Amino acid sequence: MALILSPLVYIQNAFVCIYLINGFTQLIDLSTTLSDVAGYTHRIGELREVMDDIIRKQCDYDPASGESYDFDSDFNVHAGPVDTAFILDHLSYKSPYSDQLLVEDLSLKISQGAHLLVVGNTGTGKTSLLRVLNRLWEAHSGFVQMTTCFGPRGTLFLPQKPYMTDGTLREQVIYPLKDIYPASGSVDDDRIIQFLELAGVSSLLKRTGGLDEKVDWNWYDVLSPGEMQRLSFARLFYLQPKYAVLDEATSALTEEAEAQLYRTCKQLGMTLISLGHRSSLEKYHDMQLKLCGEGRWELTKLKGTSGTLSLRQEAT
Ligand SMILES: Nc1ncnc2c1ncn2[C@@H]1O[C@H](COP(=O)(O)OP(=O)(O)OP(=O)(O)O)[C@@H](O)[C@H]1O
Repeated sequence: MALILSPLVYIQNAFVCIYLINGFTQLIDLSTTLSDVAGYTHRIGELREVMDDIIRKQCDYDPASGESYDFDSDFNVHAGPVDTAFILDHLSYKSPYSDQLLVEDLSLKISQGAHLLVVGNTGTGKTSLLRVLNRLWEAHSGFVQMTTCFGPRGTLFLPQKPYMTDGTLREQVIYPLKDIYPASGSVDDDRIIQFLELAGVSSLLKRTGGLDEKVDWNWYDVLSPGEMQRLSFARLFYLQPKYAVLDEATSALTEEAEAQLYRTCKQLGMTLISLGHRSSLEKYHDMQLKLCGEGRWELTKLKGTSGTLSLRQEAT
């Protein structure tokens, strides 16, 4: 007996087939996403291992110990004289993919109160010097030591393009202290607002609706490069490290804005190590290290500065 299927059954079968195909397609897409996530997780894991290793080397701090990072400890007890941040002794360095030395035989001690400006043409190795100081790159020869730790009371680095968290305005300013920040968020509202004003970004309070209002935007998308740089200075004022390393940190700002920010840093007692191209930066520093390329460099005292400098030049 021939089985006659009604058109309704055909339609139902077709629907189930389409539904199944759609389900399998989604599964395949998911597996692709999952393998992407696995890749990212692996890379983040590797990054964290490298960063933990750097912290361990520099601070005798072992993140695997389970102990929390003590931002209030005196970082200077780990090594070197208490008023010194960096010691460079006959240091030579190059980029990992080149045989050409960027800097050869540089000896220098960067101490509290002696503001240093590092200048040089593009590609002469200014940012690379920071990579070597951070131990991100190995020195080719010689000795380099960062005798303070990262963070408040130690050294903070401000890059040209600041890192923005995806949190509230308060979290932008207090970064990276979120995890150890007191639960009652209001204790230092006045300080934060004052530093936002000093950095020239108090308008952000109105834009966000307050320090703790959640925002649904990506900070990188809505802030101009100048606003991002100003906000990172508000962060610097809030954290008040002993040493601030500013890598073209005012490149998107006018000279007037730069003057205001540098003055505030100095009033807050920070020792500045700046990298930049602008001659307007000279007046805020005591010494200038000029990288001339092919390993050559010059260290000079800048005009109008006091003679009580702790920087020392051992090789010329
Ligand atoms: N991650 C990297 N890997 C390999 N080589 C690099 C890397 N970063 C920079 N370099 C190379 O090292 C050299 C010095 O670069 P660096 O960024 O220190 O220059 P710079 O003086 O800071 O320049 P700029 O004024 O443009 O910022 C350049 O030739 C650059 O191509």
